[in-house]
Amino acid sequence: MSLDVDEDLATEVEESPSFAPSVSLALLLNGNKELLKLDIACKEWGFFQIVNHGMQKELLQKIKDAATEFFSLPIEEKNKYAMPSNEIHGYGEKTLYWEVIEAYTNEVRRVSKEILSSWSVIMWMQKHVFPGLHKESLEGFRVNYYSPCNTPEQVLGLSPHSDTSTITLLMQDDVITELEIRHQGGWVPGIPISDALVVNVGDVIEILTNGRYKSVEHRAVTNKNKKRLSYALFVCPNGDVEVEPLDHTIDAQNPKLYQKVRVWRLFETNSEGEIEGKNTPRFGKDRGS
Ligand SMILES: O=C(O)CCC(=O)C(=O)O
Ligand SMILES: [Fe+2]
Repeated sequence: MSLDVDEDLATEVEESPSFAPSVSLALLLNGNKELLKLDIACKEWGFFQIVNHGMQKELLQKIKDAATEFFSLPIEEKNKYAMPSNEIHGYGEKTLYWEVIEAYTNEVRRVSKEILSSWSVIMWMQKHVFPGLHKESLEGFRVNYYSPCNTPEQVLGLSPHSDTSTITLLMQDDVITELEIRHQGGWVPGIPISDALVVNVGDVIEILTNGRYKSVEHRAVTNKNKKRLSYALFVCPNGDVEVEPLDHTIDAQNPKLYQKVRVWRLFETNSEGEIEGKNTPRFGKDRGS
């Protein structure tokens, strides 16, 4: 269940980037070579940066302006929109700036669907299979705000984790990034490409693909001088959907690695904190959960 290997391209993708490789959405829509690039990026890095995604610069700027405006409000004002402590959304999303959030997330959703279709094709399935699992999707949109920190060597902005999603699409400031991803045992700092979205494989895809794509741990460090904002859309199947490795990902060389699990359970266990960083080992084939 894989595309033919093009050794030159594989080497280019593995060796050239010092951070997640770039993948063009425009090329993805019409081409085998870009699909292969996507496949290698997901296998080797679990991350890639999507370019030529067709999202308007003005829209990207609008959401950045709205978030900057919101975070500069006095704390008492922001607290009016705070969510309960067991929520993942932070300040309430259905309140302020709803129009711009909707316009932005609609566009990111479009991009996510194209990537899900491409993953289906890469795995020799009909285009609609992965998007079909997300007909009723669970989505979360989160803006992360990291204030400057006097002791960045001692303080993390976000501790190491993988995402309980199928796919996460993150927009960040162009100039600075404190996103670091686990790669070959170390932490690799991001190199942002202007207006690209950083996309990562979530736990759901790791399970569905039987570990062919891995949801890679990542973290955010802090910066001594500058604040930073990042904008993440998490896309996941509905909580009632059960996920397990797809039949054709299992064979004699690739035994089934994960049990069947309901998406809600992934969320529940993620907050239990038993396994540092990654959640999927909890659902290993031979582990009770
Ligand atoms: O801010 C970042 O760069 C990372 C954000 C992230 O990993 C998350 O929100 O799950
Ligand atoms: Fe994350």
